[in-house]
Amino acid sequence: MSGKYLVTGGAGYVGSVVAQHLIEAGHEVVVLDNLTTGFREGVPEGASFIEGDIRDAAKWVDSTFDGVLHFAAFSQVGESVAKPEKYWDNNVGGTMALLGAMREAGVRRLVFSSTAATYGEPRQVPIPESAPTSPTSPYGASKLAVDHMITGEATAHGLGAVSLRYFNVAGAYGRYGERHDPESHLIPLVLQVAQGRREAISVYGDDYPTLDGTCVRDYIHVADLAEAHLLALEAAAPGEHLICNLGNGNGFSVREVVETVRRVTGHPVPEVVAPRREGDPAVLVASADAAREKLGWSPSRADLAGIVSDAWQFTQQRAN
Ligand SMILES: NC(=O)c1ccc[n+]([C@@H]2O[C@H](COP(=O)([O-])OP(=O)(O)OC[C@H]3O[C@@H](n4cnc5c(N)ncnc54)[C@H](O)[C@@H]3O)[C@@H](O)[C@H]2O)c1
Ligand SMILES: O=c1ccn([C@@H]2O[C@H](COP(=O)(O)OP(=O)(O)O[C@H]3O[C@H](CO)[C@H](O)[C@H](O)[C@H]3O)[C@@H](O)[C@H]2O)c(=O)[nH]1
Repeated sequence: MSGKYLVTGGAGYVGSVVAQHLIEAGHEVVVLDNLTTGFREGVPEGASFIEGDIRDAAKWVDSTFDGVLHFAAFSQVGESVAKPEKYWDNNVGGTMALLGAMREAGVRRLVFSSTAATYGEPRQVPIPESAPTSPTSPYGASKLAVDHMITGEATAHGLGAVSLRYFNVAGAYGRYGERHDPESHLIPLVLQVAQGRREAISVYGDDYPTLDGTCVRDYIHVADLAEAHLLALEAAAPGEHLICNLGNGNGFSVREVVETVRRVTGHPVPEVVAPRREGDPAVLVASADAAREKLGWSPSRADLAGIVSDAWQFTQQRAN
């Protein structure tokens, strides 16, 4: 059934891809974004746009909405260590304002962008949702605090909510792709080297206890991730808060990513070994059994070369 949804952060990378999927599924979409890290061109044609802040959500959230998909946040792990207050204010304060506005207006359905960073250094891999949560950064802590707030809102006030804990989001969907400034994520950075816009990729540490010594991550295609959001909207049941990891369950090392970029683009990618980045766990791989069982989700774009190829096409479009 088609509905009307508010997408906070819909001018950003993941929010724009999900907004586009909602539109393609026949839903009405209103994007609320203050454009701090997003771009006006990221808002899909077909969506209404409000340039505003989630901390003022009460101005725009009304009973005509069937639900909210909440992406708006700051998400740089390193910055969060240097400026934790910025993360508590936006991620936690902003979500508190949003939840209050939803409660007032009687909007009862929420899908929230949580993160693998809520777990911290894993004791078990693949990581299930039942794993201990011990975030190693204020970013992860702010997202975990929001997950707890949402559980309370579901229990006390009947909100139906799903938190999706993304692992490493990558790839692109047509004209919607990753565009952070400054960019800190591995795949877009390696693609910039392949384009000749950067001299070399710095490999952060080659002495981890992994097969080739570099960190292993679970890369998930942004379009597979978007499909999970639409399923999560259907699964959200009043008074319940579901938490599901989203990943493919396969790990790739930094060196494997670099090698895949060389193969897909046909360009040389010089690499230099740099010191470890603080707070990086050696291996992060998801158990996504809950998303399969509770949402009926299954990723169909798990191949790393395909993910890199879609990201490369997006990067090339922007360069031309
Ligand atoms: N990209 C990833 O690999 C990844 C992994 C795990 C979780 N997440 C989460 O997914 C969400 C989206 O990430 P992304 O990579 O698309 O980030 P992004 O920076 O591209 O998008 C975030 C959007 O939110 C907007 N925004 C920020 N604060 C706002 C506010 N107070 N009011 C209104 N708009 C605001 C920004 O302008 C931006 O358009 C974030 O919540 C992030 O924490 C992302
Ligand atoms: O120039 C670079 C950039 C990254 N890396 C390495 O590549 C891997 C992936 O790094 P990203 O920065 O692309 O992604 P993260 O794994 O750090 O971060 C992701 O997972 C986090 C959870 O730990 C958060 O959810 C975050 O939002 C999400 O992007 C890491 O081992 C990192 O050390 C490099 O070697 N060189």
